[in-house]
Order: sequence, then structure tokens, then C-alpha cells
Amino acid sequence: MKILDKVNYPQDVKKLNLKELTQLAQEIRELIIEVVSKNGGHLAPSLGVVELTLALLKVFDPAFDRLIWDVGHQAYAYKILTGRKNRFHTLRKLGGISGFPKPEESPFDYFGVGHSSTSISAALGMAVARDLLKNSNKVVAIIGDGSMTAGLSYEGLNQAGGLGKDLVVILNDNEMSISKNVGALSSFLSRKLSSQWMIKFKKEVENFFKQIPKIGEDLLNYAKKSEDSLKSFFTPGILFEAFKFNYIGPVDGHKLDTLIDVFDQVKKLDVPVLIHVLTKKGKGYLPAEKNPTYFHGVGCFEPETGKATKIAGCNIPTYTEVFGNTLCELARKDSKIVAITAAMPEGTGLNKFAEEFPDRFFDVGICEQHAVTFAAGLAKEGFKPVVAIYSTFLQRAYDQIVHDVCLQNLPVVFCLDRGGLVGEDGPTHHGVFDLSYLSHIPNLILTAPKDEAELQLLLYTGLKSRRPFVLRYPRGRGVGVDLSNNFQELPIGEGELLKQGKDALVLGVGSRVYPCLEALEEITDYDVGMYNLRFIKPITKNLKEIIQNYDKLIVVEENVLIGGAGSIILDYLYTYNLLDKVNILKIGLPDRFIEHGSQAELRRKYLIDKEGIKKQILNFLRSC
Ligand SMILES: Cc1ncc(C[n+]2csc(CCOP(=O)(O)OP(=O)(O)O)c2C)c(N)n1
Ligand SMILES: CC(=O)[C@@H](O)[C@H](O)COP(=O)(O)O
Ligand SMILES: [Mg+2]
Repeated sequence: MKILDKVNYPQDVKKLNLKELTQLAQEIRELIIEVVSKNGGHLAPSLGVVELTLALLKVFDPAFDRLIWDVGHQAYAYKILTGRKNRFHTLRKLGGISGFPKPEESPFDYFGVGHSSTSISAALGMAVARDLLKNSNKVVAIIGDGSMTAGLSYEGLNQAGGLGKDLVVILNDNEMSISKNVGALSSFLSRKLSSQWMIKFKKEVENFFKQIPKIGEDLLNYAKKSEDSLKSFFTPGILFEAFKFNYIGPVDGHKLDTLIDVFDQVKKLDVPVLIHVLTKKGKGYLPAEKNPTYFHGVGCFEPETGKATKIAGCNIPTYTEVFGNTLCELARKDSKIVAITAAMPEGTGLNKFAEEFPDRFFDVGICEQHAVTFAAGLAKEGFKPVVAIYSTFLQRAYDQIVHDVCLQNLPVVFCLDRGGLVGEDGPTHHGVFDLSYLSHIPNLILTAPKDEAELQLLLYTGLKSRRPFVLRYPRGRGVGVDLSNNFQELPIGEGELLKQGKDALVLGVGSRVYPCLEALEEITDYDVGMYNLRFIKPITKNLKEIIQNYDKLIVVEENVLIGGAGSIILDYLYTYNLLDKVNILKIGLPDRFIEHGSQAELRRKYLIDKEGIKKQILNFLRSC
């Protein structure tokens, strides 16, 4: 019988002895590999913290203590052991369990996460609340070394140390972000002292002092007393002790007995403690251990080999690939082009640029705010920075876009991948707000290519414009059009009429243009025109002429309706006193957080796929 068969909740874990826990770790890994090989997901991060999770649940009680995972992409074992073992096969499926801790899903998921580096601040808030309420629960934040590169983490550490609160921070250090971790902190953290080195060093110091006549013994005793401070000078402890955290570590994150002992000791303390745990990303599954970057967030694969189970016959490039290749092509002819990512070179497609132009590529770590202002500094000096950050993660750098780039009208090009519904990552990751949070910023040019070829032209245009310029494009493959090989600038603020029609005009945005065209092909009762609204800002300057013959307009976008392209068109009609002459339908996403599921399922459910668009257009035209 499997140990896992008799384990459903943390209280079941507490009953297990070391041997049973070790067996359970193996069984949990097998379950995670089996399910993720079918559903996709964050395999390597989750495999790396199985022992850490077991030790946490052995010592702490998540029904009483607050356990806050940072990002939460590594919490699969935690989900399995907190009542969701029997639903784990629904991971990231529409209607299934989320790939991230989600309070609506379980009380054990105490705080919602998905964007990195929030755990320490949230945990500190809970610790302060606990003390104000005179409660006695422990509060534990579990944060990775990559997430520790974000400034927000230090804001939390700083206040926590200042307040001196009873707070536990567990630093899960696997020396990896998605790619190899970057920055001074990463190299500082990996200054791990091998115990052999320390023992040899101490022996030599002892022998040295013993040779000193008369005072040697006293010096040796003094040295022994100061050994701890000497040691902390060499270990990363010195950094965290500067924040008034009591540093413990580094601890082997796969040795269950050690972890349980350390957690038991720490549980008795009532001061800020940081436990530095060393783990291996992908632990226990060789393909993931060998390639933790690929297996950080992976699609379906064959468990036996780790090989991706490819979607048959699909060789259309992704928007990401087209962006990365095109930027390399442009950078070969323009040495002023530099590229910036916030810890996501592979995800944004900048990995090829990094290989070809290592001196002009910058991975700043999970530091989106810094990335934007760093780009502004480069732009100020005449460079042409391209900042590639997912739409959802750029939300974190809103003020830097306003204050450091647009107000100074600096030529920074922002490439927002994952613009629109992203699918299985769900509400924390859907890039469905960018048209709303960017379109009101003065000086900013905001665009959405209808296909991968237009992405190339807009990227070229953006770099030529020497203006703050945004391209937003969807997760996934292009539509399969031929790519451009001779770039020409697109006129700023001009869209393109794709189809004549006399009864109504559809204004499509980005990824929705082709589904709109396909929908119009099936609408035979009406003669509906189609316009590609490739510039959301500045709105098409001759729009008045374009729409003057229509009394019905339909705007279609993969963005929330509030503040999106449809709102901008409404403002436009209001400004030119056209509101009473035109009936307008806005098709987009509702004022709510969209759940996880496949991109196709979600687009279908929220009526922004071809069928949904067709249905909404017909209902609208019939009602007019
Ligand atoms: C604000 C933000 N930027 C980027 C990401 C994308 N992201 C998710 S996990 C991750 C790396 C996290 O590294 P680490 O904290 O060390 O966790 P590990 O995967 O190594 O367990 C990144 C960059 C994110 N979730 N949030
Ligand atoms: C956990 C996290 O935030 C990233 O791993 C994200 O899931 C990557 O998304 P893509 O899979 O779209 O690159
Ligand atoms: Mg890491």
C-alpha cells in the first residue's frame, strides 16, 4: 500500500515517521510527474520542494499557522497534501484546481499569489495583525532565490527587521530563476561554504595561534568566540543579518531530518528568522534536473523520456519567436538596439538576442520597475532599448512607464508578450488590462499587430519612431502568414480597411482581427466591413472619414471592456458629437477576473472566439 493512499491532509503527515516521509516524497514526485506530463505545468519548481513541503507540514499547522508561498508555482506537493490529492489530476484544467495557491480553492491557500516577491510583505502584514490581535500563530513565507531579486522582497525584509516581528522566511535557493539566477545577490548567495573548507580553515587558524608564544592560547580562545561572526562574514547570513534577521543556513533542502529539526527549533523563536535552504530544481526527475529551465513551466511530455509531445503538424512560429528573430535581424543593422528582460529571456524570446549580442542584452532579474527605468537611462544616452515583459508583469512598472519614460518622451519600445488571455496560468497571468492601463498615458504610442508579419512592421516602426512605443501581442502561435523580409515604417495612427461593407463596420484589435474576418465570412444576412485598428493610441486620425458612412460600429478586443479600445472609440464618438448617430457594440472581456483553462476554452466561454464574435454581431445587428 502506498503511504500517499493514507495521506490527505497535514494532520496525516504529522503521524508519519522519517522512513514513511521519505517514501511519501517519492510517491508525491511520481504523482506530480504523471499529472504534469499530461496537463503541463511548473514541474521543476515543484519537484524541488517536496521535502521542504513535508517538513513544513510536519512542524507547522497550515490550518492555524500562515504558510505563504512566493509565486506559488512550486506548491503542487502542498496542494496534494492539503486535501486536493484526488483533484490533482484536474490541475490547470478549466473547472479544475489552479496551478497557484488560490484562497477561493482552499483555506490552506491562505494568500493568493502568482506574481513574484509578494510573500514577505504579505507575511509581515499577517504577523503584525497577529500581534495586534494577540494571537499565537506562526507566519512563514517561502520564497525562491529568483523572487528574492525583486526590490519588493527587500521592502518586506527591511520593515520586518525594523519591527523585529516573529516571522519566518524560508529562502528556497536552487540557484535558478527560470533561467540561471542573475545579479550580485545570486553570486553572493551561492558563496556557500563547504563544511570541509571551513574545517580546514579552522584547523589552520588554530595551528597558527598555537605557535604564538604566551598569548597564542588567549588569541585562540578569542578567535573561537568570534567564530560565528567570522562565519557569518563568509556566509550569506551577513546580508540578512543587516536586515536584523537571524540567519540559519545553508541547510540541505532535501534532508528531511535536518529540515524538521531546524523548523522545530525555529518554531520556538519569536524573532525574525531567515532559513537559507539549498535545493535542486527538478529534484528526482533526471530530465528536469538536467534542464530546469525547460522544465520550469512545461507543456505535455512523455514521462519516460521528458520529450515534449508535440502538437501534430504545427510549424507556425509563435509571436515570441517572430519577435526574438526580428529583433536580432534589426539589431544586426543597428548597434544602438539593446534588449532588456526581467528574468524571462526564454519566455520573451530574447534568448537568441542574448547569444548573438551578449553585450547588448540585459537580464535584470525579477525587477520590472528597475527594467523600465534602466531602459529610460539607456534611451537618454541615445540607445534604443527594447523592454520585453509580459503584459501582466508590466503592471508592476506602471509608474516607471509614466514618470521615467513617457513624461520625458524617451524612445523606449515595450514588447508586451502574453497580451490577452494566456490560458492555464489563469487570473494572475492574463494580460487583459494593458490596453486600459496604457491608453491614457500621454506621449505613448499603443499598438496591437493583427498577425506575426505586422508585429515585425510595428517593431520596426516603433524603433524608428524614437517615441515611447508599445506592442502587445498574444501568447502562442501566429496565424501563419508569410513573414516580412523588407521592413517599412507604418504610418503612426493609421489602421487598415480589410473588408468593405455597408451595413456595419467592425474595428478589430490585434489577435481578434482574424477571428472577426472568419466570423464575417459566415455572416451572409448583412454586409459588414472590417477595419484593423492596429493603433489603439493615437486613435486612427482619419477615423471620422472611415466611420462617416456607418451608423453601426462593433469594436472587438482581447482586453477588459472598461478602458479598452472600445472605450477609446466611445470617447472619440463623444468628442466629435457622433454618439447620437452611431450604435456601438463593444466585444471584449467583462469586469471580472477570468479563471484558468485553455486559451481556446476561455475565448469560447467569453465569446471572443470566431463563434462568439459572430453570435454577438448577429444579435447586435438584429436588435438595431
Ligand atoms: C512579477 C513577476 N515577474 C515574473 C514572473 C515570472 N516568474 C515566475 S517564477 C519565476 C522565477 C522564480 O524563481 P525562484 O523564485 O527562484 O523560484 P524557482 O522557480 O527557482 O523555484 C519567474 C521569473 C512572475 N511570476 N512574477
Ligand atoms: C510562474 C510564472 O509566472 C511563469 O513561469 C509563467 O507561468 C510563464 O508563463 P508562460 O508559460 O506563458 O511563459
Ligand atoms: Mg530559484
